[in-house]
Amino acid sequence: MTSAFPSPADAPEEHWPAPVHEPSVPIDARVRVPGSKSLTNRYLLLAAIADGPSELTGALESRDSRLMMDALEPLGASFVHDGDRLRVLPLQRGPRVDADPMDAVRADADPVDAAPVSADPADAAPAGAAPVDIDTGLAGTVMRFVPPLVAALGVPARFDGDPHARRRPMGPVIEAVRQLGAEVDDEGRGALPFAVRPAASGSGRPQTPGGEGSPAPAVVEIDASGSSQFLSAVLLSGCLLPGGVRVRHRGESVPSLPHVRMTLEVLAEYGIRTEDHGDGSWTVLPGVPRAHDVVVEPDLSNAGPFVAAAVVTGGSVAIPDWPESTTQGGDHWREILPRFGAEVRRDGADLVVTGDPEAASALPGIDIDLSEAGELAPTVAAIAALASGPSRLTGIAHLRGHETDRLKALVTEIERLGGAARELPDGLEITRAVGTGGVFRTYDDHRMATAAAVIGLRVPGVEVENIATTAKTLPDFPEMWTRMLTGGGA
Ligand SMILES: O=C(O)C1=C[C@@H](OP(=O)(O)O)[C@@H](O)[C@H](O)C1
Ligand SMILES: C=C(OP(=O)(O)O)C(=O)O
Repeated sequence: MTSAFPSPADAPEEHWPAPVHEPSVPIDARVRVPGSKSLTNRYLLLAAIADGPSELTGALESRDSRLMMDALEPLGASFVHDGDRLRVLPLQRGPRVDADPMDAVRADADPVDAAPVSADPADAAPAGAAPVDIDTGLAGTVMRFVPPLVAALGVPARFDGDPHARRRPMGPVIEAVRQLGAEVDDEGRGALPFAVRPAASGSGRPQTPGGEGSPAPAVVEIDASGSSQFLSAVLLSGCLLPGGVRVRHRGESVPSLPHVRMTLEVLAEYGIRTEDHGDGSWTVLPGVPRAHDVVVEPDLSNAGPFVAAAVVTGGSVAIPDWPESTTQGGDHWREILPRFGAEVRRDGADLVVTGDPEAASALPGIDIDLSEAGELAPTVAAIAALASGPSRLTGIAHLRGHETDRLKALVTEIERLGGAARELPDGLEITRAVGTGGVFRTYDDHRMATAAAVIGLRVPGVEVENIATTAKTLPDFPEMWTRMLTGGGA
């Protein structure tokens, strides 16, 4: 299916001239950011295997969420947009290839058509069914979350993605799928592309001990030090296995732990019981997710460049509907930004970030461990690259496996603009601020593009390569940025 959202193949030849902030016009904006990518793609997956139809309000509409829907559709789920509401019709038993979207509308009128999915993978695709082809784009949530799902459902599938997707680490997901009983043909690469062939009896089907009592949970042991998504992937589909699953992490520490907590919390919202054993292992009990309507929180990581704009220009940016409590790593902005001298306060449901206009041209550098929220690092690096003191960002070695090698990319581009930076074993250090314009390469990484926009506010002549890459999670970024600068409201 062709997507409305650009892929690297559609990258524009022209660069985007990053708008420079005019000091006589202080930024004073209220910016409504779209739904969280991480929450949207978890909700989409669980709603697709739930026991009935449901509705997501405020779900993200971007390339990553489109890719997730495109992956779930050939498994039998369907999605119908209605304004900012998205109706999800869960998958039936077995894939519904070429499903007519109107089926969803008809099913809405007749609940009989929306039969609940079986928790027994043996009820899924018939043996010998043709594999479905799944394009993961550059979406970590799609390339990691969907392979264990097809294994649990017993649906053969082939996975591939953008050119850079083939360089993102996938070994632990492949290992997990194998431990669930499916075959994975990756020609030894430990990376995309690969094919998942569930066992003939219904892959991922754990043995029942002695044939009595409840089936034992499947046991998966993987090294998740490269990405928290490896754990979330196993946890999300684990409820479909007859005995559930117990997943154990072995290795160095797991990055982005709030995202694992997010997975457990979202599973709980769907009535799936989980247990955090507190020793790097988690259990998901078997069950069918309970369909229910949800309102998706705004994406707090994507709020980053906008609140950063307030900090580096000494302006004020309010983000509506900032959750009171959340598992999103982006909530860390509330602690990070004051360290750059900004004031962060709540005003009703808004989070308001105000920079100090006197101090904006002499921001302090910071030393920060970003292991809990690595996806904020490019934006933090952009602020740090405008600061007058040195900064160290640590706990983020795994960023080398993100959309691009972000540590290398940030160092290269900061230096291209006249700054001084170097890679550390687990992060980066910025020792001299950027000062000259030029082309900022983005390597098909949405967060490199938005980081460049932040730098461009203060450095004239920054030309951002492939701004369209922001469509991964924030398709309207250039328009939103201009609106923020021209005083446009939410
Ligand atoms: O589960 C998720 O939705 C995510 C987990 C994190 O991945 P890593 O653990 O690889 O950092 C995060 O950086 C990514 O943007 C989204
Ligand atoms: C790391 C990121 O994405 P992904 O979900 O593709 O891993 C990100 O958005 O910063």
